[in-house]
Amino acid sequence: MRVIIESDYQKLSQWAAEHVIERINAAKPTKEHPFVLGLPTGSSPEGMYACLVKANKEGRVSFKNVLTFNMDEYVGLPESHPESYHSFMARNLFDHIDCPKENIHILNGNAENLAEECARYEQMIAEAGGIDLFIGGIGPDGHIAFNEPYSSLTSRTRVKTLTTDTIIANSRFFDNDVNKVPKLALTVGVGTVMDAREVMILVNGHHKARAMKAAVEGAVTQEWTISALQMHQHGIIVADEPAADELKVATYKYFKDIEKDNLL
Ligand SMILES: N[C@@H]1[C@@H](O)[C@H](O)[C@@H](COP(=O)(O)O)O[C@@H]1O
Repeated sequence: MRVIIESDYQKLSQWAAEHVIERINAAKPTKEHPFVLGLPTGSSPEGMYACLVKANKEGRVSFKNVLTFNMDEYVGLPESHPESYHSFMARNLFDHIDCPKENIHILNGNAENLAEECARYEQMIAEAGGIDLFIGGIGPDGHIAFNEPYSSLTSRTRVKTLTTDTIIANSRFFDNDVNKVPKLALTVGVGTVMDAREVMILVNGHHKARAMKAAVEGAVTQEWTISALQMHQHGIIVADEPAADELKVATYKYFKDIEKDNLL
């Protein structure tokens, strides 16, 4: 696992965006062989999305031959609701870049048959040839997408009940009213994310420091679903300094040292 510790959120966002740009451009995607990107919502990726929009406008990267698959969506929230992940993605990324609409995939949390919708999503990812780069964030309890603590580390796309912790954390987007937060979500599984050829996780802020410690120094455990990243061949965590607050000095120094001249 690579752990990149940047001084602040802006630098973290720039590092992550440059990595995405580099990967897309290196792949030289075409209509026949598109680049497949897994995408998150939440406050963590907002800065990266802003950098990607800017780079797209400057002509440094094109999303014309990029297929996207979002991680998750609330169940029962209208797509037009400002806090649906459909709205979030349009507002923060898709309305501002050259990614064709038909290339964008987001789970339908209003599907009549939710289990079928999840199976269909897995099938579409497989038909796209799998995901080249899956980007994610984590909750303070170390959940990835909506794979709450004790989710199977081999789980696939499915319906999940949100924990009270997550409902409280996400109530900030719903007038701080926990009753307005949907109780269910559709989410890719930990296994779905880990099947990607590369996984990049963004972690910022002191409130994520315990999750970061569990992810990097802890054992692989369903208690912290992000810890599954330790089993991935190409996992990267991009963090800011406050997120590294709980790391041992030796761990912190190790990653700072090994990344200082990284030529990869
Ligand atoms: N389902 C999303 C996760 O994908 C996201 O990583 C997490 C953290 O959000 P934030 O980045 O706002 O801290 O929030 C939600 O639970």
